[in-house]
Amino acid sequence: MTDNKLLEVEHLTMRFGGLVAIDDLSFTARKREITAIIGPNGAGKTTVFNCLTGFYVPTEGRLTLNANDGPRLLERTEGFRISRNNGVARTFQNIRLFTGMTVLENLVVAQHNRLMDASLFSLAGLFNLKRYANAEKEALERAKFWLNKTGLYEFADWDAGNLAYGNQRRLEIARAMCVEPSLLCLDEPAAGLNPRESAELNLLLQSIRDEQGIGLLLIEHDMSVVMQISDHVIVLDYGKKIADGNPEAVKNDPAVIRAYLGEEEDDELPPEVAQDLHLDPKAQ
Ligand SMILES: Nc1ncnc2c1ncn2[C@@H]1O[C@H](COP(=O)(O)OP(=O)(O)OP(=O)(O)O)[C@@H](O)[C@H]1O
Repeated sequence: MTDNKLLEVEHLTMRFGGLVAIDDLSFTARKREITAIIGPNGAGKTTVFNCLTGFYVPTEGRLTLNANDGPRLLERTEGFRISRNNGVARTFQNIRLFTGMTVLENLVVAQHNRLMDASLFSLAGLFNLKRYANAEKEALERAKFWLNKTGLYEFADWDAGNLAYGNQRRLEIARAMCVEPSLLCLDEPAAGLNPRESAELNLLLQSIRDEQGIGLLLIEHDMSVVMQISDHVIVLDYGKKIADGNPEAVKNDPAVIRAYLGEEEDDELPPEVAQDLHLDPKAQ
């Protein structure tokens, strides 16, 4: 394991009134690694993402992103600045695209901040053709790169809302990558995908890790995705971390098996979870 720590979460706690959604959570995510956060429904996975990306201000704790130009404390950054200034991008559990815009437009709009910087936030800047035109050209090149990478080039002029579901999922990833993040947070990217699409997603995420050199943080219920592509798995249950390690160690951890099984002795693991955890469902 390398020491290239990208994200350090220390003692993160998030309370909603009397409900403790995240309870004193600490973990590290590294560059060039895929870190998965798994756990039963309501374990607090999305709340972690919401704290990292500025949707929620944590009740307690420190979230340090070691950006190229030094450490940034995310919990002290205004929500809307987190993606713009700190290089954290995310996708959503329920796809959120600009459905009335074309696929290409979705990717260019994602680069709005960079284009506005090039315009110097003024009409004069906008018409200072060279600077703005160069930025626009780069934005289009970047969009084309990610269209190719995600297999969406032939759909560039389609309205995003008309894409098949699996392609919409890939467009969300392409859009997030167009902001050139250092940390990409993916909330259930395999949800609703068929096995072929899921296998393609695995290859895409691995190539982003290997070729772009960024860190990926993944929430996923599909254990075949988690176990095949994660370098590091964190397991939450009722807001607490119950396991943290490589996929092999985590899937054999009795606390993890118990969390998925529940307390009732008669409960059975869903067959696909049992299979991925390499358990005999009949033995449960
Ligand atoms: N804005 C909120 N207000 C009140 N409670 C909330 C809020 N957001 C989340 N919670 C609660 O916090 C707990 C954790 O929710 P969260 O959505 O983070 O879980 P999750 O692990 O992502 O679940 P799932 O796998 O079902 O998406 C749940 O009990 C949820 O009801």
